[in-house]
Amino acid sequence: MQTKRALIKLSGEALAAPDGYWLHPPTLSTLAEDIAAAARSGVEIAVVIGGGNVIRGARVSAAGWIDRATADSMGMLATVMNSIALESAINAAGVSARTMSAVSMPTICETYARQPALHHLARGHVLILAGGTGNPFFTTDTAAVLRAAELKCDTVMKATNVDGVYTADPKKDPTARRYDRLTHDEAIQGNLKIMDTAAFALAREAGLHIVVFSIQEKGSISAVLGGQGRATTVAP
Ligand SMILES: Nc1ncnc2c1ncn2[C@@H]1O[C@H](COP(=O)(O)OP(=O)(O)O)[C@@H](O)[C@H]1O
Ligand SMILES: O=c1ccn([C@@H]2O[C@H](COP(=O)(O)OP(=O)(O)O)[C@@H](O)[C@H]2O)c(=O)[nH]1
Repeated sequence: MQTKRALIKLSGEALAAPDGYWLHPPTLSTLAEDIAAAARSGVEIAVVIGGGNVIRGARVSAAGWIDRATADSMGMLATVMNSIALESAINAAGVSARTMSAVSMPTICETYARQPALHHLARGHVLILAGGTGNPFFTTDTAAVLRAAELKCDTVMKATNVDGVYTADPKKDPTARRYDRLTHDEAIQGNLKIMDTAAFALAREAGLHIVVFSIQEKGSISAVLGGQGRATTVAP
């Protein structure tokens, strides 16, 4: 089936520099060009970007100096920084992009609302969805599935640093085997940490396919959209 509307989930770390600095402009430009190329091919594109390159609420609160809800607010703010950086880079690549945030900050970007979001997509703007779900104790993976469901996207494309879903974390277990395809139930029952359980469960309820692929190769977004890239599909 030809994808008409896709939601791309980018982990915040996709923007980080090799030395660990939170933002690497050359990497940001390459990503933006890939997203712009996908948009030019006629697919409507929504993007959810994480904030893990700046802050992860659970990790900060575990250190004990700040409570989880506050640390998660900081994480959500980090996603807004990443989102407006990506918006600028996509605009610079020659495709118009709009950021909408689940956390209202009207002097910086629009506040997320479903109907105006659908309007942006229909007009051909790349829609960047900032602020996660707007609630603590959630992740941007769950936000990605939530927005994909409400905006009626055909697929969630999880662009990450591994080339698919494995039987265990391939960075920790060298014997882990890669799936070409698995079900949401298998991902949940196997406690496969490529996405959190809430995200897999919501995708299962919404009947959404998730395609997991590596963003390391330039052009991988268009390749996967065209059904050619190396990826794992999570589907019923
Ligand atoms: N079963 C699994 N299959 C593939 N990757 C996994 C699995 N379990 C954990 N991972 C890890 O998930 C990470 C990718 O998830 P992602 O959400 O993009 O990054 P992060 O969680 O660091 O923000 C990879 O670095 C990989 O090591
Ligand atoms: O709906 C959400 C989405 C994100 N976050 C916070 O924002 C941080 C960054 O998001 P995430 O960890 O999903 O980013 P990624 O791993 O994709 O870079 C999380 O750790 C949470 O602290 C949150 O509180 N609610």
